Order: sequence, then C-alpha cells, then structure tokens
Amino acid sequence: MRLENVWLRYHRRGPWVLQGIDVRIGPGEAAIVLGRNGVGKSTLLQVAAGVLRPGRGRVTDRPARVGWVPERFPADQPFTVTRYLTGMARVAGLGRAAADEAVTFWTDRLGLSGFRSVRLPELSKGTAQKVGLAQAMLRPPGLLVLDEPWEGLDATTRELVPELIADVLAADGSVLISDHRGETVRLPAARRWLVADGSLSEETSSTDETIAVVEVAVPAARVAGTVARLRAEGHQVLRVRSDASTAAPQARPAEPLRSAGAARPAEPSPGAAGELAAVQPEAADPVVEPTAGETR
Ligand SMILES: Nc1ncnc2c1ncn2[C@@H]1O[C@H](COP(=O)(O)OP(=O)(O)OP(=O)(O)O)[C@@H](O)[C@H]1O
Repeated sequence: MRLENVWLRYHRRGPWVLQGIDVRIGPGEAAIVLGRNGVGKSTLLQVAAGVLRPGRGRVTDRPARVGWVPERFPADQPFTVTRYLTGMARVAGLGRAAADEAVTFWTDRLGLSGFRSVRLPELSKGTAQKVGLAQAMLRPPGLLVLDEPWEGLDATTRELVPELIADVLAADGSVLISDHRGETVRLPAARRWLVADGSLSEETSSTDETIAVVEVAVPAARVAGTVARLRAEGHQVLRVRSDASTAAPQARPAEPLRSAGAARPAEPSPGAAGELAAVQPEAADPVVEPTAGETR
C-alpha cells in the first residue's frame, strides 16, 4: 500500500495536518507511527485505514480487508458483544455459520467469552478495547491499523497484541501501529515512522543496535514535566510507575547495555521514591523515506 503525496486538513481553511506524505508499506511489514501528541499520528492511521479521505493525494493498493482499531472503541451502541461482533462479521462478508465461528473463536482468544451477552455500554474501557480488537480480526485483515492498541488493556491481553500482529504479518498482511506507551519495543523488526510538522521520516536502524535503558527517579509532582521534556528531547519513555516507598532514592548502577529487541520496561526497584521513568534513546539521524514515484 502506498500513500502518495497525501495532504489532509480537517477544515477548509484550517492548518494542514499532513503535508505531502509519501510512504509505502509492503506485505509482511509492520510500521510503528511515532511523534509528539497532536502531531497527526491518528490522522495518518485513519487515512491509511480509509476512515479519512485525503484532501490531496491518494492511497493506492490498500488491501481489500482492513482491520481498524481506533484509540477509543465506540461503545455507545445498544448491542451485546455477540450481536455486535456477529453483525460486524456479516458486514465483513462472512456467512452466518462462519460469522458465528469467528465470533466464538475471537471472544475465546481475547478472554471475552464471559461478556458475550453484555451490552457494549456496560463494558469497562479495557474490555471494550478487546471487542475493538476482536472486530478487526474477525476476517484476517490484509492491513491491520492499530491506534494505541495497548491503551487500557490488562497485562494478559497486552501480551496478546504482538501475537495478533505476528499472525497478520505471517499471512503477508501489513500492520500500522501508534504507541505512546513504548510497548512496541516488543516489535523489534517493525519499521519506525516519525511524524513531525506534517511530514514523515523513517528512522533507520543504526549499525550499533545496542541501546541503554536508564531509570530516573523524580518527585511525583514533576513526572508530567519530566516526561514531556524527555520526549521533547527525542527519548522514548517506556513506562511511568509510582513507588509507595518514601525512602530516599538510592543511586543504582545503570542497566547493562542490551539490544533494542531485548529492551523491556524496567521492573520496580526497591528503595526508590517518587515516580520512575524508564527512558531509551531514540535512534539517531532519521532518514526521509524515498518519495513514491510510481502509481497503480
Ligand atoms: N476531528 C477533528 N477535527 C478537527 N481537528 C482535529 C480532528 N482530529 C484531530 N484534529 C487535529 O489534528 C491534529 C492531529 O491530531 P491527531 O489526533 O492525528 O494527533 P496524534 O498525533 O494522534 O495525537 P495524540 O498523540 O495526542 O493521540 C491535532 O491538532 C488535532 O487537534
């Protein structure tokens, strides 16, 4: 699939959020869309998914079946989980029996079997997110677009997201993901697209793949400012956690260097006070993705 010179703004005289994006993603490839809040990551994902139409430019070779998981599942619909998913499966083109089978399979896999008769507005945010994931997977998508898929999910389901992505990639589908939680460290092979000032650049992996995870203890009141500053400096904040202990922070040796693929959010450290942020330097020297030239 290619985005060719894609421009998008929300209002006729409003600012252009996307300005001449040229990028392609091939079968079996995943790309993580990164960038600061409000820079246009969701907008880009929605254009890729076909939810938004570009004001200028076009999207070509979009797979016929697109699975789209929005940042917030629209749970204000008067259906039970089964009724909603069955309806979505039928809309996706499955016959009655195949739809029932797909709904049973995905509600089981995502731990939703106990919620089949619950109406969507009664679901917790995390459970509703799982329904959103299930509807995207009912028919194997050629393109899976996930906007902050880890948001609100419990630990068990968070582990499932990379499995679903791997399934789609193994079937030669493509996957686009936005993620401000740093969960995509679980996807070391994914490409990294950085959105800034309406443009997209691709981070290339450096020849030296080793990265360091640095734990930083700050007073709780300064967490938001510290996180914002670290992000502004181009670091990836993996996790913020509270520590109930009031003991003074203890100097601890830095974590040993490890590869990007092995990086994980740091585990709680006994003795540290306040809030802790684990940060990892972003890859240096983003390189602009070659401009798409050929059209379908
Ligand atoms: N429906 C809309 N109408 C008008 N402006 C919008 C709409 N949706 C998004 N925007 C604006 O477009 C810009 C990009 O928003 P978008 O949600 O794509 O950013 P984002 O990078 O995904 O942000 P975040 O990291 O906070 O989710 C922002 O300035 C936002 O205010």
